[in-house]
Amino acid sequence: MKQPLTQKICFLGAGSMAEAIIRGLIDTKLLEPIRISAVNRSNAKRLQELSRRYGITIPQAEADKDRLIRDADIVVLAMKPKDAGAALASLASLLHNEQLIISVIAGISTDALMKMFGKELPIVRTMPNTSSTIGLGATALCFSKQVSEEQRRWAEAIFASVGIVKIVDESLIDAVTGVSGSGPAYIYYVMEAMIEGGIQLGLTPETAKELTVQTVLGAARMVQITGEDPAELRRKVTSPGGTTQAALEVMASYRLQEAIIQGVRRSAERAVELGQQLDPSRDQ
Ligand SMILES: NC(=O)C1=CN([C@@H]2O[C@H](COP(=O)(O)OP(=O)(O)OC[C@H]3O[C@@H](n4cnc5c(N)ncnc54)[C@H](O)[C@@H]3O)[C@@H](O)[C@H]2O)C=CC1
Ligand SMILES: O=C(O)[C@@H]1CCC=N1
Repeated sequence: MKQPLTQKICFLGAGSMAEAIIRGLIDTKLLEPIRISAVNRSNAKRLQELSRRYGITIPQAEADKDRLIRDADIVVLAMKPKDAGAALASLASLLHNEQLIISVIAGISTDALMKMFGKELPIVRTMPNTSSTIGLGATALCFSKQVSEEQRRWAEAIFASVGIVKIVDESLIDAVTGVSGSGPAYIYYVMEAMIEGGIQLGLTPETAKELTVQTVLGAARMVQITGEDPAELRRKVTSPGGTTQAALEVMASYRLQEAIIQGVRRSAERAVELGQQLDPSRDQ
């Protein structure tokens, strides 16, 4: 097991991504719940739910909120891009350069974050995904030049505890968003369709779901364990003139692969748009 971290970490924004990471950190024992806190703009009920579920610290009063942020060694920005502008401006006075800032926000560059804070801080920009909840996340990281070696190790340890980590150049983070940040939703979308197809053919919803889940799990593990390309594994399923070929021909006629490629590209493009909407330098 990895050495547990002793730093204090505060999540700003207590939504699905924050919960996925919090749960992963606790389940893998990388951080004790007592070292984890979460604050939200509103919705005290949501914070209480997280506190009950994971034993993490939440503010009891408005003043606590500022203290939790100021005292944290690591501050994770986990609000929606549309809320980031207002949130980050009000945060600036609480943050100091001994803290590591980790952003999971899609589209917002480290430069834009620094402009919003009005100061240079060590920032790790990340693109995780919700599979971090069960330790199967896929996260890309990039670092601003202010991030120390030790802080890099903290960030890598946090995301390695909830899945795989890839270090990429910041120019590629939006591409990662298109592939693995939004990616789980594409797979769920395909699964929904497989289940529906099974139901239309008379399977019960439960049986269609169980068969679909095991099929997706098995297919992903086959790629991982055999090391073979998905295209090669697909060929092995596809007997000439058989059922799979017939199915794939119909899917190709609907241009399924092209639709997915264009979806990946659009997600990355949308990340850029979200960042541009918030980049303070655009007003100059
Ligand atoms: N959900 C996902 O699969 C992924 C999300 N992300 C990024 O994670 C971020 C959060 O996404 P979700 O968790 O899905 O959103 P969400 O809507 O579930 O959670 C966002 C939370 O931020 C809170 N919030 C809003 N303004 C705030 C403020 N001023 N101070 C503190 N908290 C504030 C909201 O109350 C809400 O609880 C987004 O920036 C998104 O781009 C990144 C990778 C994957
Ligand atoms: O949909 C979104 O904007 C976020 C970023 C990646 C996954 N969810």
